[in-house]
Amino acid sequence: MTAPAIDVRDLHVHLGASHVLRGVDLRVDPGEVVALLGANGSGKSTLVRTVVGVLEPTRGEVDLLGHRRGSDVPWDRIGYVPQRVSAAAGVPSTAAEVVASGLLHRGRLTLPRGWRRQAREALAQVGLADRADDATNRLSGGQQQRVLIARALVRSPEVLVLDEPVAGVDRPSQEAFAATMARLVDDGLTVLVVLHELGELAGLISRAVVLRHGRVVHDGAPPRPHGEHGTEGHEHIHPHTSEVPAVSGSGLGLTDTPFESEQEARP
Ligand SMILES: Nc1ncnc2c1ncn2[C@@H]1O[C@H](COP(=O)(O)OP(=O)(O)OP(=O)(O)O)[C@@H](O)[C@H]1O
Repeated sequence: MTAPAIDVRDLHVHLGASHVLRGVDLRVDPGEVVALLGANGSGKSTLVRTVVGVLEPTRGEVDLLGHRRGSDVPWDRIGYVPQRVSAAAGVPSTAAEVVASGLLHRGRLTLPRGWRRQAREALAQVGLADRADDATNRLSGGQQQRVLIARALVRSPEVLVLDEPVAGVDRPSQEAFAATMARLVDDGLTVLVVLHELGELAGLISRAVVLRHGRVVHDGAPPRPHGEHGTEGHEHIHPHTSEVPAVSGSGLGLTDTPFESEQEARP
């Protein structure tokens, strides 16, 4: 029997004084595309950041590709696109250099031979083949987000975890992203994606998990759009107001993860 790609059991996470995740169970099987939905502050980012090893659970277990988090997770088979970071943060870099950093992970601190070709191929997957040598600060926000997706794809992951990959991204980048995802999912990629709107990805989603106040309140078919937003072309599935005010930055120590620098770059 194949192990689940992601298997979270009875997960509790505290951030500061807040009990953010309160007994979350989440299973993603190989080849599934699972959307993680919920109002602002419901705990979506906290869940995916704990899954990829950026945050520590207070209680509960996280297994990735059959490996218990905290032991020998094969991070090179897992890609992560964090929320709201700029690809242009930090030192000046070209798009290809940012993408190549995705080839580094725990235990590998030098770029492999052929990294330029790999970076270009990953950029081609997100429609940016011709921008490889451009400084990232010359790219639009949407293009920078595509660079970060290419950085996750460059290691040819089996599992891709994305935190609101198209939030605030221009239409051409959303469409390019959806086309890339469709191709990768067709090739068997497993996806856990935090979304506010199903949007262009609606046709790819096999299951939706909805969080509310740190608990799973729905695990099954994606919810249908409703109310005044239930019109063609507008798949709005979250309340407009935050249930809980957002606090940016984790303020926590970072352990057991190849993804530290992404969190440091978080505004
Ligand atoms: N470092 C922190 N310290 C204390 N509380 C935090 C911290 N980071 C986040 N929180 C709180 O944890 C809760 C969940 O936040 P999280 O970012 O996981 O929610 P979310 O569902 O991803 O929201 P959004 O849709 O706004 O991104 C919120 O109440 C938030 O204020």
